[in-house]
This record gives sequence, C-alpha cells and structure tokens, in this order.
Amino acid sequence: MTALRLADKETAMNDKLKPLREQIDAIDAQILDLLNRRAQVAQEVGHVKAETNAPVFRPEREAQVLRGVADRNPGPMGNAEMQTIFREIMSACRSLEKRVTVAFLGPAGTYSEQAVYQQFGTAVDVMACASIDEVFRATEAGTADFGVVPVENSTEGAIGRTLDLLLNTPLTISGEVAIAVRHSLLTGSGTMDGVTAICAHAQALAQCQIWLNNNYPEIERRAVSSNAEAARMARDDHSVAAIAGERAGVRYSLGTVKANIQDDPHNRTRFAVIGTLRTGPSGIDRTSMALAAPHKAGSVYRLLGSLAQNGVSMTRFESRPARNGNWEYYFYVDVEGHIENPAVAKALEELQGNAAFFKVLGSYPVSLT
Ligand SMILES: C=C(O[C@@H]1C=C(C(=O)O)C=C[C@H]1O)C(=O)O
Repeated sequence: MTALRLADKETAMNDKLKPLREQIDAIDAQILDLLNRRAQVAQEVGHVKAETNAPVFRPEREAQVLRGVADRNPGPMGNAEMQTIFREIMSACRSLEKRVTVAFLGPAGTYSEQAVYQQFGTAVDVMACASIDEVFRATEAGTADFGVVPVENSTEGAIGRTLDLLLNTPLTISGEVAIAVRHSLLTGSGTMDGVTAICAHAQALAQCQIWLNNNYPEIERRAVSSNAEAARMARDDHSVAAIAGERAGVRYSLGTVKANIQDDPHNRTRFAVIGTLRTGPSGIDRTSMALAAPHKAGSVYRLLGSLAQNGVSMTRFESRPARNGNWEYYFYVDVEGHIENPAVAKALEELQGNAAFFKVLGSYPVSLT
C-alpha cells in the first residue's frame, strides 16, 4: 500500500517534471546555437586582428564585458556565477582566435594557478614554474604569452621578490586578479589520526597560526616549498597533514579535516598579470609605478603632491630597500585611473620630474573581485 502510494507520488512528480525538462531542453538548444554564433563572431574578430598582428587577449574588453554582465543581470542567477559563466565563454571564444600560454608559480593546485583560471578562464595552456623568477624569465623569453605572479597578501603584506623583479623587467603589468585565500586542513584520511606534522608554505602557516595554536598546538609545523607540495606529501604519507586550498585537496584526493582555518576571514592575495601587452583603458583602471625619491628634505612629500594636485587617488604605497646598503628605498605606488587619462598622465609627468628613479609598471583594469 505504502509502496504503491510512493510510486503514485513519483509518477505525479514525473508528470510535473516532464514539461519543465522539455523547457530546459528547448532553452539549452537556443543557448547552444547562441554560443556558436558568438564563437563565429569571435573567429571573425580573430581574422581582423591577424591582419594587423594585433593582440588576441584584450583584458580591458573582457573586463567591460564582465562588468556589463553584472550591471544588466536581472537574476535570479547571481552576478558572480554569471561572471564565471561568461569568463568561460570568453575563454572558449578567445581560444578559437589563439590559445594563450600562461606561466605561474607552480606546482599545479596553487592559488597562483587558481588566479590564472580566474583571469583567463580554463581554455588556456598553463606552464607551472618553480619560482617567481622563472615566471618572469619564461614570459620575457616569450615561452609564455603572460605570467601570473603574486604581488601582495592582505595579511602578510608585499611579495618582495615580485616587487624586485618588476623593477628591471621589460614586461608590463597587463592585468590584476585578486582571490580570496581560503586554507583547509587536509589529510589522506580526512581525519587527524596518526598525524605527526602539519606542512604548508611558511606564508600559509603564518596565516593560520592562531587557529593552529588553538586546535593543534602539540603537532609539529613544517614549512615546505608550497601548499601544493604539502598536499602531495599528505597524499603519499598519512602522518602528514597539509594546509592548502580545496583545489589542491581535490587534485591530490585528500579529505578535509576543517575548511576555512585562516585567521583572517578576509584574507586575499593580489596577483599581477605580466606580459608585453599594454592594456588600454577599460573605464575602471589602476596604474602601478615604482619610484625613488632624491635625498632631499621633503622629496617624498613633493612626489606625492603631484598626485594630490591633479586629483589622482593613491590606493597603495609600499617601500622596499634599494639593497645598496645606503638606507635608500624604492616606493611602489598604485593610483586610480589609466595612464591615458589626462589627469593621471599629467600627475605622472610631474612626479617623474621630481623623482630620482621612475618607472611605470603598467595600467590595467581593476580586478572584479
Ligand atoms: C573577441 C575578442 O577577443 C577576445 C575575446 C573576447 C570575448 O570573447 O568577448 C573579448 C576580448 C578578447 O580577449 C575581442 O577582442 O573582442
């Protein structure tokens, strides 16, 4: 009797589902058709670009498309989900023009790899490099079209090696990506049974230290070359737990002991996309520069005065030792606006006149996230 009633309920449900699924099938057919029409137009764009050897990847245009999607989205689909879908659509369309190769700080499964996919979508060829230096080298040599390197973390501060290398590279910053860094405690079994060491990159251990002190104060912490390397170790050795992103956990088939163990819930890392491409204005842009102040009273004040007088807002000011033993510093300054914006151009020209060293690192669309 009960079984019968259940079967009746299922039939009634299926009767209701059938027309709805037919609607979805019809919509999917339309989406399929529209996507291929979009792809054909992108191919035409590719031909036009090929005639003049113009760059295929246009971050300013992609940023505008993604912002437009969020602006026009009536819901119920969320803006972030819609942007993820459109990023993939653009990635697939772009790869019909030309597939770009992107170098990043490997191994696979790192936040740097996540940043690559967040900027370029998944229709790209990725090249895992062993160091930040190698990402610069591969991109400078043209082995990779672009490189993605970490610039700063909201908890731990600047990534010094990236700042040092930006100073001398002929490459420019073509784009930026910010990602939320969420660390998980991962093991082969998904439990802490038999675990004698917690491994991660030193930065990740630092970003989770309060949580670790509160929960596993007695377990040894060991810094290794990357979180992904820690995840690989945890897969091969069940006495090791890793701190890494969920992406690494999936890659190395690990179980999650606890997700989101970072001390700062807003922990974010900003990455720069480096390449030879000088990105055009997208409407919401940032310009990064490096400069040195002459050894004179009030010189930093005068430098920054050029920004204030031209109404240009500074969003970041970072200093790095010049490493000449003279207590001299390079300043890394980010401002709002593109270098083609007249106020920004004027401010930078004045600034350059007052600086002992001056280099524009790039103008690029502000990260969506
Ligand atoms: C189609 C173009 O080429 C690429 C693909 C884009 C897209 O699919 O919308 C946008 C910008 C470019 O990175 C274009 O430049 O418009």
